[in-house]
Amino acid sequence: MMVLTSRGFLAPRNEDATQCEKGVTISWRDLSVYATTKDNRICKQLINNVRGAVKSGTLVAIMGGSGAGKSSLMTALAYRSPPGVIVHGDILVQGHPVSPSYMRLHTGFMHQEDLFVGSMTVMEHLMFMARMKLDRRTELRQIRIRINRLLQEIGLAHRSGTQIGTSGEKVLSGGEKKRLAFATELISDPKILFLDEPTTGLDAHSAGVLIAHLKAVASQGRTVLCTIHQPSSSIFNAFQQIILIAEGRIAFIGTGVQAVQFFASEGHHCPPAYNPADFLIATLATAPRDEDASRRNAQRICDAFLVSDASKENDLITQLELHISNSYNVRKFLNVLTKLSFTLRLSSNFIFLYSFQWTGETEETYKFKEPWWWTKLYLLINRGTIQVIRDPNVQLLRILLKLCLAILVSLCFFGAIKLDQLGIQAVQGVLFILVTENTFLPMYATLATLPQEMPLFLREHRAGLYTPHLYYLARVISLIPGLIIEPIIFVMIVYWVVGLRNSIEAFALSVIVVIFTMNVSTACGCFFAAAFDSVPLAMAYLVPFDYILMVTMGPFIKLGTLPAYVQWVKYISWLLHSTEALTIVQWDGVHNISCEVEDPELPCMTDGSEVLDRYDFDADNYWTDISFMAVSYVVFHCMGYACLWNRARYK
Ligand SMILES: Nc1ncnc2c1ncn2[C@@H]1O[C@H](COP(=O)(O)OP(=O)(O)OP(=O)(O)O)[C@@H](O)[C@H]1O
Repeated sequence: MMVLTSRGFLAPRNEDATQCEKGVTISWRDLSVYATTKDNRICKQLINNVRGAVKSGTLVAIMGGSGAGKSSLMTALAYRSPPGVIVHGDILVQGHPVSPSYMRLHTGFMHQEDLFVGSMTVMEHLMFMARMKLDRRTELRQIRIRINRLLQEIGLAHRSGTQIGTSGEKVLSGGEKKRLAFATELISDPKILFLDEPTTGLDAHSAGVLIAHLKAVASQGRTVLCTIHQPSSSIFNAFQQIILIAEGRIAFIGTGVQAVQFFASEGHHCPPAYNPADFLIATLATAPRDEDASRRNAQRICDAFLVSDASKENDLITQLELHISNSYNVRKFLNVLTKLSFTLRLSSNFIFLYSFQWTGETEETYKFKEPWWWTKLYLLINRGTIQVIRDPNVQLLRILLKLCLAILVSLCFFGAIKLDQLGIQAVQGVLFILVTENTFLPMYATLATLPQEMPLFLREHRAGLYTPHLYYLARVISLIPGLIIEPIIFVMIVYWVVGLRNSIEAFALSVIVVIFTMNVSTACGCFFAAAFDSVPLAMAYLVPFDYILMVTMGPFIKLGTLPAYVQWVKYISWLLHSTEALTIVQWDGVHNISCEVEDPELPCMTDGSEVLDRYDFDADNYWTDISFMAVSYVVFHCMGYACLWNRARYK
């Protein structure tokens, strides 16, 4: 019989598949979590040598006062502790020690803040996530069926075509976004689901709806753990198990009713008609005016729990899991032995040779297969393109701005281009605008977009969805169409309205230069955006860098007269190379430039080569300039990628 496995691939029903359907028990022993300083020294113990277990099909609330260690415990169990946090101890699933990659593959983790690409629709988002997360052998038809079923289950079927919206726009409500985040984690059918404060920011009704969904998911056999802040009585009662944390220690594990009874046995009686959740948290919380006494009280409760029946019950579950795991391993080994068929073969010349042959189907046959890298790249490019096309700030406004600027520039220089001395000045003015307009605007626009996406990138990268190089490559590719269309529009208007050199070849060569200029500028923006944590910091370095590039781009100072200590700038300045290439296109081979005033005292350039000489430009350098810009483009992107990779490693 065929079943849909946890990662979407159809596999024959076998023991593992059945186990997955049933869900898994997670247990932990001697678990400690430490925060470290930048030089890797332990600075704080966040979780102090705790143990516990949660059986499959259970909805669990991790509760405690603020700073008690709820998130630290949950992220440690999920193998998703942030960098700089060290976890010691055993985390077991079905009694087996598990690896981070196992946890990444078989568990879902819903973060407290929702991060989405707001311009995508609910369906597009789930499709993206499903294709990123599911086995590559899963058919698109199966994915669609799964998404539609999921949307029905979480009550978002009628919103499937709606754009998610960014934090500023209210397209999906807060509750709907939470449910979408929940569906995103459910899409890969995880065995264990971790949720960090899923009800925060929701009204009582939406919180109730979400918890009802969690309960339904747990009832299907999944293990669901969530940290929660001050749940209402009805939400508290929905949890089948609660884990109370105080000062990094476990104060209780069991049902809500058992917790209230245990606290009563320790002399803390919950008043009638009082929300038990509030009572339990308040009993363990540190009172601001009496910190020492309340800390001692919490420690006393934690100590009492260690020797309580509830604690022993938990230890029993862990022991049982270990036992089952060991016997499972023995059974598996015996299975292997029976499936080995030893074949004796008689060699013609020699004695008996024996060989053994594997006849059974291994688990590996049905091992999860990640989507191909090119599928991931395609999905990322597609998402990037949707962002670019649908984000009016990025696309429409920029094109409109470009059109307005092009018309403005054209009006200013209209009729000024003539083959005389004033005409030379006007041409160089237009070229200056062609270069700078296609440098600074795209560069600063890029500077703002990458930091905005950084939290989403870091989260998805840490969840194992894709690597930094795929993300960076996709980002670059999805920008390219805009970076070709925009300069073409700008040059087309300015070039013909102003009346630059009247030849198709000169126009085409100018367009090539401006396209390269804009792409190098964007690459430079990507590098600065990836190198610095914030836009203001990146600007602080970029602005002086731009000034140096601009001052040394040609029109302001003759390059040969540059002081020796800034001579090197010409080797990195694409503005200079862009200006040189455009100037060559306009003046190479031009003769008979007239002098308005017949005064031998006044300088007069009658030939294009003299114009080029004036700026120290070389008529043979056009393709050198283009090559230089192409190299700059690659170098800036390589540096940008290296910075992004570095941030992905340490953040
Ligand atoms: N990386 C870290 N470095 C230093 N201290 C940390 C680090 N992470 C957490 N802490 C501290 O450890 C304690 C527990 O943090 P944790 O986030 O687990 O608490 P919490 O119970 O989830 O709190 P809250 O409900 O307020 O989010 C807090 O005092 C917190 O300041």
